[in-house]
Amino acid sequence: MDLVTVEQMRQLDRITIEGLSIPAVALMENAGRAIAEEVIALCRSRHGGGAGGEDRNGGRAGTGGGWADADIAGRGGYINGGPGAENGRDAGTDVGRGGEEPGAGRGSGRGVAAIQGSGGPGIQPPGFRVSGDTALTLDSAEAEHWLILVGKGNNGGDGLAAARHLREAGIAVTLVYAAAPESLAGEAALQRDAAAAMGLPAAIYGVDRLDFAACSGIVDALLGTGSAGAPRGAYAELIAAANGSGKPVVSADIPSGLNADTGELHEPCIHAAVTVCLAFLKRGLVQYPGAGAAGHVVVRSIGIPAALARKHGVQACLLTPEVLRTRLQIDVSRRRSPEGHKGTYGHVLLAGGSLAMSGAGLLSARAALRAGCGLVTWALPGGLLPYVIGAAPEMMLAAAGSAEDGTWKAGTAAEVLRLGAGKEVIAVGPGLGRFEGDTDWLRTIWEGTETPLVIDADALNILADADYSSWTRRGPVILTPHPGEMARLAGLPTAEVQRDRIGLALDYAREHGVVLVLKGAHTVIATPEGQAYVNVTGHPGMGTGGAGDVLTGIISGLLAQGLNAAQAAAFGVYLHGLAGERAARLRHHPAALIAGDIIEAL
Ligand SMILES: NC(=O)C1=CN([C@@H]2O[C@H](COP(=O)(O)OP(=O)(O)OC[C@H]3O[C@@H](n4cnc5c(N)ncnc54)[C@H](OP(=O)(O)O)[C@@H]3O)[C@@H](O)[C@H]2O)[C@@H](O)CC1
Ligand SMILES: [K+]
Repeated sequence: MDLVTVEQMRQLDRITIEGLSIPAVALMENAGRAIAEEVIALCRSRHGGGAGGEDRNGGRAGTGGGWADADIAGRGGYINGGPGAENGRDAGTDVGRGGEEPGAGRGSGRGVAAIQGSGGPGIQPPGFRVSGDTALTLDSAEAEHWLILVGKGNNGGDGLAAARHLREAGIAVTLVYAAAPESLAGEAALQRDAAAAMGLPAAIYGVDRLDFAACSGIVDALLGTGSAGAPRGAYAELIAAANGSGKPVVSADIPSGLNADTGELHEPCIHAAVTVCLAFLKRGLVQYPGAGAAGHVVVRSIGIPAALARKHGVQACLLTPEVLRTRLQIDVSRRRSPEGHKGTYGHVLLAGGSLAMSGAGLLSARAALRAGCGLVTWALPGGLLPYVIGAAPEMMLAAAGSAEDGTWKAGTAAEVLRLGAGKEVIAVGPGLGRFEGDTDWLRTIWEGTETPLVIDADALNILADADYSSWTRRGPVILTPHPGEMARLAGLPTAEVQRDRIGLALDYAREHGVVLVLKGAHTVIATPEGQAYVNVTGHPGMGTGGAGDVLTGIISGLLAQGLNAAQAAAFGVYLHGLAGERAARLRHHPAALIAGDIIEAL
């Protein structure tokens, strides 16, 4: 699933309309229909089923209590069996629906039943089947009354098209114009006229009285990708009223008030139960806090060919099983050769661990083994060695220097290089600590080997303090910073790092020629070639000491098995999140999870 910026979305719109001659109003019609279908799906879930007795969306929207704030339809496969499933969210039911198969199969059987019921089985010609447009029907339509908040741009036009479809489904709607209806132009004006011709009731904000308390739901079609800055005037007041109403809000394209590129929330910003994202997933919908304001995000196709995105340079996508298999060309089944032996699956050298943080090294080493590499050697200060013997009998230990105090010393770099010779990966950092001469120590390793490096924890802080852009490097590097470490690396405040994680990760990876794993909610993996992947496995319970060390171990273990740096980083992050979900299920609550559980769930 591609992730676009507003600028890219505009370009793809233009190419579709001008290059393919698909009329803009046709796209808007499709958008309106998609929004209406999602409103109806939400109504069905609230009424406990509905058309055809089928409730594919049971409990998914605005039900609260889910472990993950954002839930993106179509992320696919076994990820959806995650923690949210236990809270009544749809586990796996939306797979492939977003964009690719809009409405497919929803309510199936209703039309058939109606025809058969009217004639009786004896009269029905054998084999004759007919079904209606069940996606746009609702058994309990009379119980619904939706307010459609209409802005004066094309987002408003989408809302007007949706309103017509909802009315057709028997749902009462009232249009609420944020600006004078005469101010609408182009396709949005056509939709305004069609709605008026159908006799849809309309109110103008500031002129007519509105009763948010009396409605059953709200469509937010105030501002889309054309919005700039914080919502003003009537827009701001309508957003505040919608949020304050306690009614479920279905947003058209993006929640109004969201920065669609960065995920920043302006004041005010809609808090949606469902966001019906049109054509392509906008970056701001997967980046926090925007991901939290968007609710359940459903990406719906509106007639813009999906292939246009990559053809025209879209360089970010969601990390789904399909992306892992196809774009990243990873064998996600992790098949092992029947003739394989421990030498087949690679050897990781881990340099890390110190007196106060020996556990970090241990977690990394064990995670690398569980990720499937053949061998792990853990290099650590000699004084610590007697204390960790037997902690994980599967790994080998090597003393890097003879320091009795259990801390690293600058003179051990040559020993690390010697131990790293012939290994597939050198992972540096978990539990390392800082020590005198650590800059030269890391530089010696950085420049002294072509073996892929995974750099984490204090090794990142060493990099941040050095001007490492002048260091020469002849092999792949993966950096795995959390936002604080990233801030130090980039010389920015942490808030600035979090403001646009995808944008920053892309820039940094390209500029420094590294694979960057920017950890945190929805970890971003960016490559030096300018591709970004956003991971959505995992949950907030994984914010626990040692979880990052486990990730470093998993990525290293995958690298050792022959994956390239981008593959290992992306697959490692994905598996780490998945294992975290599984571990939380086993523990019955995410808060109970500790880092070692993630290793055991791999
Ligand atoms: N193009 C296509 O083919 C398709 C587009 N589609 C849909 O169109 C959406 C993009 O539409 P868009 O470009 O018309 O912009 P949109 O977000 O509706 O708002 C712009 C209006 O809002 C106003 N305004 C701006 N900022 C403001 C603020 N802070 N506070 C208050 N007002 C503000 C601004 O007015 P101005 O300030 O310029 O007077 C302007 O009139 C997109 O998200 C998708 O839903 C789909 O139908 C598929 C086909
Ligand atoms: K909107």
